[in-house]
Amino acid sequence: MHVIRDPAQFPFLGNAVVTSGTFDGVHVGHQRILGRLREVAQASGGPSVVITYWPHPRLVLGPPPSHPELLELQLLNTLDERIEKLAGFGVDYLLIVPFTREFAQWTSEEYIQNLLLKTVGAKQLVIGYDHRFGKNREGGFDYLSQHAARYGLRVEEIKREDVDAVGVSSTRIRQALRQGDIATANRYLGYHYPLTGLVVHGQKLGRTIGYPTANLATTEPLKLVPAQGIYAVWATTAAGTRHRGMLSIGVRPTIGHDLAQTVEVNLLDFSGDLYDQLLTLEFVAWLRGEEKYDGLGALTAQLSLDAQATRQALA
Ligand SMILES: Cc1cc2nc3c(=O)[nH]c(=O)nc-3n(C[C@H](O)[C@H](O)[C@H](O)COP(=O)(O)O)c2cc1C
Ligand SMILES: Nc1ncnc2c1ncn2[C@@H]1O[C@H](COP(=O)(O)OP(=O)(O)O)[C@@H](O)[C@H]1O
Repeated sequence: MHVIRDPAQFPFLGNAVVTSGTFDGVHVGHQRILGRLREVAQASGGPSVVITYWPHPRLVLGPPPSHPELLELQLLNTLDERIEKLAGFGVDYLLIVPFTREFAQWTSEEYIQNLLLKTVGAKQLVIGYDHRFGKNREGGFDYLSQHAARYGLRVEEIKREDVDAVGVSSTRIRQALRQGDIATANRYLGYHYPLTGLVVHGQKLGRTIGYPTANLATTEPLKLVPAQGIYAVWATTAAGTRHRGMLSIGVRPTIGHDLAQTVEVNLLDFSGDLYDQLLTLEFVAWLRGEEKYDGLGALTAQLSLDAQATRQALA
């Protein structure tokens, strides 16, 4: 997949089959659209193109007036994760349009003329039923189909029934993750929820109880960190090796009061130095809530049970 982050650098294609959207999560609903995009591209012999936006439009424009509670934007994917997922679904070109206030002011006409026709060279569009574009989200499928002939574009809409059949939305996935409901989130995503962080230094207590834990500092401030609790995860090191891990997201009530939340993982069957490396987690299962134990002995006994539960969950 060719990744182009500046529209001015996009190689005009002429026969492109295009879809666009924010695609946060690249979930199974998005995957339907991408599947259809690939089919249409193969049938027409043209390259498939996804146009996406960064930063997330809501970060630039604020929450919709009808939903002020959405002010606290949290994302399912970092930009790197989105790129990796889109590449995995067979997209030929990814154009990442820098989303600015100025860009948000483009009319539907300007969006089609400047971006779809002059920059990308679109011949066909494949769009989700609720896709909007242009200033104030004025453009949609109806606008496109009315004007398509004038633009020399063919437009295909992915029907609401097709996308909704899977019952998925980015919002539902966020809700599930905020409740620690990994099973639902993963089912809607069609893959394990990922989280990448840099391994930083903690209190060096873990090693003294036989369970060293790599403490993660997440790299994307907007990335959604699931609910506090204990999880079974797969952890991939910078060297590319994958290990079973038991992860704790919490405030460690057993060892102190008012501690900051940490994200820390003990890798089963591993020993080595992970400091200052990137570690990528895949959430597989929720194991339990965080508890306050009566001392480190009781916590250590529980960690041994967590290790067993982790092996079962990852078997
Ligand atoms: C799988 C796992 C489960 C944990 N569960 C709890 C818990 O229920 N309650 C708690 O207070 N701390 C829990 N912890 C956090 C430990 O207190 C923490 O790993 C220990 O304080 C080591 O901290 P350090 O990395 O700063 O040295 C858990 C840690 C792991 C890896
Ligand atoms: N099996 C393991 N799981 C996690 N980290 C490990 C493991 N073995 C060694 N380490 C190393 O030990 C560090 C964690 O040890 P710990 O005593 O908990 O210190 P800290 O409080 O700095 O996290 C990790 O950052 C990593 O470099």
